[in-house]
Amino acid sequence: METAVAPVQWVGALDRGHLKMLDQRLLPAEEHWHEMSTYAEVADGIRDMVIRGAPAIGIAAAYGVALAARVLAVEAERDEIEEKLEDVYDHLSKTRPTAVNLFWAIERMKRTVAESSELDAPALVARLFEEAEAIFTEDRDNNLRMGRLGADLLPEGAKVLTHCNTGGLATGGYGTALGIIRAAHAAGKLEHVWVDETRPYLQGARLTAWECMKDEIPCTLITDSMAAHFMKEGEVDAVIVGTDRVVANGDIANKIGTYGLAVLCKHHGIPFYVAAPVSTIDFEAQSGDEIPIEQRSAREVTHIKEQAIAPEGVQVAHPAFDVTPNTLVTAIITEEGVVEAPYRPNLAKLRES
Ligand SMILES: CSC[C@@H](O)[C@@H](O)C(=O)COP(=O)(O)O
Repeated sequence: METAVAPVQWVGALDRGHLKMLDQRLLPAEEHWHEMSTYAEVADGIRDMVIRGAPAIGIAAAYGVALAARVLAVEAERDEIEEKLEDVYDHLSKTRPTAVNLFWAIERMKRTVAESSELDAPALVARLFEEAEAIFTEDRDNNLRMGRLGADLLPEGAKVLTHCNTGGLATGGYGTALGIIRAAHAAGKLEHVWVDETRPYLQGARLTAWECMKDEIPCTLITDSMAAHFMKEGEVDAVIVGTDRVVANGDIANKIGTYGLAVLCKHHGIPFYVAAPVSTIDFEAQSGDEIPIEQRSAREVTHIKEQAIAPEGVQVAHPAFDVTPNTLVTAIITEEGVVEAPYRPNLAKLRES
């Protein structure tokens, strides 16, 4: 199966339409499409986790820039639009700090504006929507390519563990790590997928389990603390995760708990694969120490929905991501090929390609 739910939809004509995002805060209980017609609404949607997952955040931000230009074009001339868009880039950039796709997509939209100096205001708006659409569809194509490359690495009858949600919901519509799992399933190679991230945000439980069940991929939900047990029992052949940022030396940031899984893989001799489109590689940052780690609210740890699960007033830490050092990464699967150590020179080749 090559289709999976895509988290963003454009509805209607360019001059009157609006963007819809599947509200991931409500899944799996409710499939509600959240409508937006301004960049500020898109920024709120990213900040509040209506949409999440590194590539999906980038796609949403690109549409946010196009929506802003559409509103500005009602009154402003082209040069004025270009100037006013600076505030829009800034606003969207401040929504979430860790996923580099956000900044990559904003830069790409900025470049598109700069390279379209001959266009008048309405033509510029159309060009920006076209670019946002290209970012969206390219991401999906890249996922399909990563899926095929990643599935080739797995043994027949593979039992795979994945963390957080990296599927259609988190991307342009197929998935990074979950795309590889989808491709392995389609090729008849996958026996089973262990799904985790059950705390603090439950993306495995709420989102990955939902996607797997929709596509009839055989899966078992486990809590994060069960991973070591199933590895020891010989029930895990590979761990595949996505990432919010790969840096030049091959360190990777992903949902909190990923680092622990990589350490467990090392102990048990299990390959630890990372799936990342090239848009998730930050070639400027030299090591994982330079990755900004988002600190999220205490309430997401002390509460599940509205239910308190901890004493009121308890001190809480909530880093949303952790960094896995390159020494624990077996390979990084990109749409351009499978990259292995030494990561610095091998990743640099992708920048040149
Ligand atoms: C789809 S790429 C992988 C990541 O974006 C994913 O694993 C992840 O950590 C998402 O975090 P989130 O906080 O849900 O945006």
